[in-house]
Amino acid sequence: MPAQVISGKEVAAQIRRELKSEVEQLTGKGIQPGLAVILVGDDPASHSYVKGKEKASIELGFYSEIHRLEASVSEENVLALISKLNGDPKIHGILVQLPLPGHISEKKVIQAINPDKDVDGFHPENVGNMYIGLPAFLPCTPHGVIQMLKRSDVDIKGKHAVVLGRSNIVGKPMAQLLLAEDATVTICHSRTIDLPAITRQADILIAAVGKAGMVTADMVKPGAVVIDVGVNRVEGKLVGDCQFDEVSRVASLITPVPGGVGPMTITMLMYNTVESAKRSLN
Ligand SMILES: Nc1nc(=O)c2c([nH]1)NC[C@@H]1CN(c3ccc(C(=O)N[C@@H](CCC(=O)O)C(=O)O)cc3)C=[N+]21
Repeated sequence: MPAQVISGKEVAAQIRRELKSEVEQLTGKGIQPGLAVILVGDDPASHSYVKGKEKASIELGFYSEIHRLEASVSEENVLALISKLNGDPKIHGILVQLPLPGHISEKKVIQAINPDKDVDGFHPENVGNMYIGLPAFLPCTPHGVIQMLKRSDVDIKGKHAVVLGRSNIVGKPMAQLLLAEDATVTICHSRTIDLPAITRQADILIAAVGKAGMVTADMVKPGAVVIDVGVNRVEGKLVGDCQFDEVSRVASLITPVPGGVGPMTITMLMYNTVESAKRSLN
């Protein structure tokens, strides 16, 4: 039997409905969640993601600001803008779209964001709090994956989850959030010896390497749940890290690309911004 496809679009729409009613309540109390996005340069993919974020903000009734800066902007000016947004009471969330041009330090920029407005969950304070299980803004992509699993009734507890990829924004926090759900977690990556032998042990396989179609059917245990986090552009088309057709003949559940994890990422950004606005009530 071919795998059932988990629609990220549908799960995202469900969460957005929940958020919308929270936004209405907050706005009624005089707090409209506000999100500021900073976009540096003219990378077409980044512009397209930022458009998606703007669309979702408007749909949910947020106050939204997009700051489009030229690729040649100085680091000092970006830091000054962040400092201004840190002090702006209309703004509950600040997101600096990555990657940044080479002359601007991502580390400095991320650390300049007030951790209470760091809705990406990239600031070391949020990363550290997430790691030890204290309240924190959770990074949007791995948090979105957890939400997809839970809302599709996937039992995580005690299962062997294998995370393929070890980036700071997906692989590492993904492993930590799965561990917090009582999974048994293995992280593997491009240097792992005999990768298929490891990925075949996965009850839940998270593909987050950023290599188009590298996960093939022989790497997947029959009946596994496969979450494809890949966003690769091949000849202008968006494709995931999995060979969808062959893997879906082996897996029990699978996420598509597009229409899988991507819409969840944006939704969890909205979720964090609402959380931040709620905190400002107290
Ligand atoms: N500070 C920062 N935070 C991010 O969260 C961040 C970032 N920088 N830089 C780039 C990556 C990538 N990312 C995506 C978000 C949504 C889709 C998405 O919605 N994709 C749609 C398709 C969109 C399309 O076709 O272009 C889908 O998969 O269905 C994809 C990718 C967020 N990122």
